[in-house]
Amino acid sequence: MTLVLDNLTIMKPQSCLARLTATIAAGEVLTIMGPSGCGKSTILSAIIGALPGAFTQQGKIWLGGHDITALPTRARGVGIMFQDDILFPHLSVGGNLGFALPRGITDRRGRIETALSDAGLHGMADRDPATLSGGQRARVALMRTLLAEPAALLLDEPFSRLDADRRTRTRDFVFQRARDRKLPVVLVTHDREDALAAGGPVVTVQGAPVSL
Ligand SMILES: Nc1ncnc2c1ncn2[C@@H]1O[C@H](COP(=O)(O)OP(=O)(O)OP(=O)(O)O)[C@@H](O)[C@H]1O
Repeated sequence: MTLVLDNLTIMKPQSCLARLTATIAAGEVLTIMGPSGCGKSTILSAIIGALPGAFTQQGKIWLGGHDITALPTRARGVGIMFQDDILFPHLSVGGNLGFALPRGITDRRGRIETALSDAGLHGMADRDPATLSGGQRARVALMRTLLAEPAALLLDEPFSRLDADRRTRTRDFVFQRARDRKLPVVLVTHDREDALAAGGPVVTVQGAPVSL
């Protein structure tokens, strides 16, 4: 599927925070960079349909040829992964993954085991998330996002807490899964290496307030 951001404009009262037009093909990663506070995370909030009340938006968001601009979050088919992706601490690793599975799916345990193996976490379903490394937690968080079967993937600095080695491996893992599933991806990062590894177009959001 292709994700299209058509003049997506985020506004604060009396001013424009950020404006973006982009077409992200299936399996492609669009990287958004820009100074702190310029509105990168807020753009992602708009794409998932969770724009904070302090902002308004204009423009359109299309996914797979459908206008999703006015749809509620759960109907958009957009998955998101954050820097501080919190796994539910009161659930096991498997419980965290099961939480994301759509209702009506049978063989839930099998799906969870397959996802864990795919992420190199075979046999860890019953582990407490607190006992995992940062890289392992990041991969569980990604599998949780993917198990919900999104049609597009948004990544908000998901690698920034990982050390260099884990960062590279986790990043490659995430991009490979996105390519396998032909998901359009929007990555927000401060890291030029992330942008290079993403291998797609890079846009810089300036965030300088512009009078409308
Ligand atoms: N819920 C909110 N209510 C009011 N203002 C907000 C809210 N969320 C963010 N902002 C403000 O909107 C601006 C953009 O924030 P945003 O988090 O999108 O920036 P960012 O580019 O992702 O920054 P960083 O790189 O530091 O994560 C900032 O000035 C921020 O303080």
